[in-house]
Amino acid sequence: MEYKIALLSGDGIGPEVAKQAVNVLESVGKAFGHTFTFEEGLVGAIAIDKTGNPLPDETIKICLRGDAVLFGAIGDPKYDTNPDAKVRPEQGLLKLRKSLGLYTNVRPVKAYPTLLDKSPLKRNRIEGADMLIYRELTGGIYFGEKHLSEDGKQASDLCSYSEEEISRIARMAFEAAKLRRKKVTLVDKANVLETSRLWRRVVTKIAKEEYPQIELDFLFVDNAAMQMILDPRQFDVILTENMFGDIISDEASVIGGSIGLLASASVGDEHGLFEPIHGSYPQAKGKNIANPIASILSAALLLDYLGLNEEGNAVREAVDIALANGVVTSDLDEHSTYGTKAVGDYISVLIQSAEELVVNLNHQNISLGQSTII
Ligand SMILES: NC(=O)c1ccc[n+]([C@@H]2O[C@H](COP(=O)([O-])OP(=O)(O)OC[C@H]3O[C@@H](n4cnc5c(N)ncnc54)[C@H](O)[C@@H]3O)[C@@H](O)[C@H]2O)c1
Ligand SMILES: CC(C)[C@H](C(=O)O)[C@@H](O)C(=O)O
Ligand SMILES: [Mg+2]
Repeated sequence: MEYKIALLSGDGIGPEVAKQAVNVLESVGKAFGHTFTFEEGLVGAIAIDKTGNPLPDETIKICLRGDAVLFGAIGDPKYDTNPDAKVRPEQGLLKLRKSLGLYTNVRPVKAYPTLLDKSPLKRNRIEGADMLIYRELTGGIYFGEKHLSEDGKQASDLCSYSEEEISRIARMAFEAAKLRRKKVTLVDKANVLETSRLWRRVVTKIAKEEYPQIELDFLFVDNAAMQMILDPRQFDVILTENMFGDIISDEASVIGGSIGLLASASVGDEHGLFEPIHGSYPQAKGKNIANPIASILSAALLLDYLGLNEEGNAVREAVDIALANGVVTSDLDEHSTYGTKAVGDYISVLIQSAEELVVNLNHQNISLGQSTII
């Protein structure tokens, strides 16, 4: 089969890590007899530099005509340090999520058996941790009305959610839990926020009426932040709103040992975008030190989204082998001599001999509406 991928590499380490994901997809193509073609689009700071717009219309068109979007990262220190900038790289990513209707962001988190001693958390607390974070992606405080008073002394960001925005991601989270350990934890701040109380009412009703076999429990986000590092094994599927999901998923990356391992799938009813959860890590730009695995595992989720589950599994299996053999960047091993490219090449070469890879069927299924992500 032939697949058209929109490639939005972005800023900082984005192009370096996305390149490794592209190489991996090309290896998958060779090993399994598919053709992946890539159409590149501008996004983020580089798009502002070249066009004045962090998400040019042409980029949206490229995404709309692709079968899926592979995204690197965006962001640049010249904007991070300037609160007065009116046009910002992040606006490009947020507008893209909204334009493509990507309301559900899935962030798989696990403790890799071969990396248990790489996490700053104690081995006996993280061993066996395996969760999916379902983060709402197109609503909440990120997208509410913003206001800055004329004298610049008062500002507000509105947090708003509708029943529909909550129920559509909630059903996806419950479907995912059905294929796993059958538990959903709703993370909110219902002791303070009206939006969180709406989340509780809507999610509780769906659980009772449609998913009686799934255990639903609740945690306030402050407690959830503590439980995440105190006892991460208690979590199966976490369901949460946009900003809480952003924060607890970076925290959760400590369990695996590095944020450079955490991939994500952003999906809606019609489109899918796949990106690492980390940012443009500007300090590492051009140094060949960034971990490419988050990007490569995002490509694996993209393969699942296209219905290529065996291919996705082959990528995950190759990543597991690289990790087990110590072929990792310096974020996971300070003495490592492997750079971004070497880790990517190692994984690509393994995939090209895919028939020798024992495809590990223990990888968990993640249900995403019509498609199944493993
Ligand atoms: N989806 C995105 O594109 C995205 C996500 C988060 C942040 N950002 C943007 O990125 C810029 C930098 O933000 P930040 O420093 O807060 O977050 P960041 O994720 O870029 O980096 C934070 C830290 O995580 C580690 N890290 C991140 N990616 C890594 C990788 N691949 N390999 C090894 N270590 C890695 C590094 O220690 C780094 O200092 C900002 O402009 C921010 O807005 C973009
Ligand atoms: C860059 C930023 C807009 C983005 C977010 O907050 O969603 C990032 O932190 C992420 O996690 O993808
Ligand atoms: Mg984030």
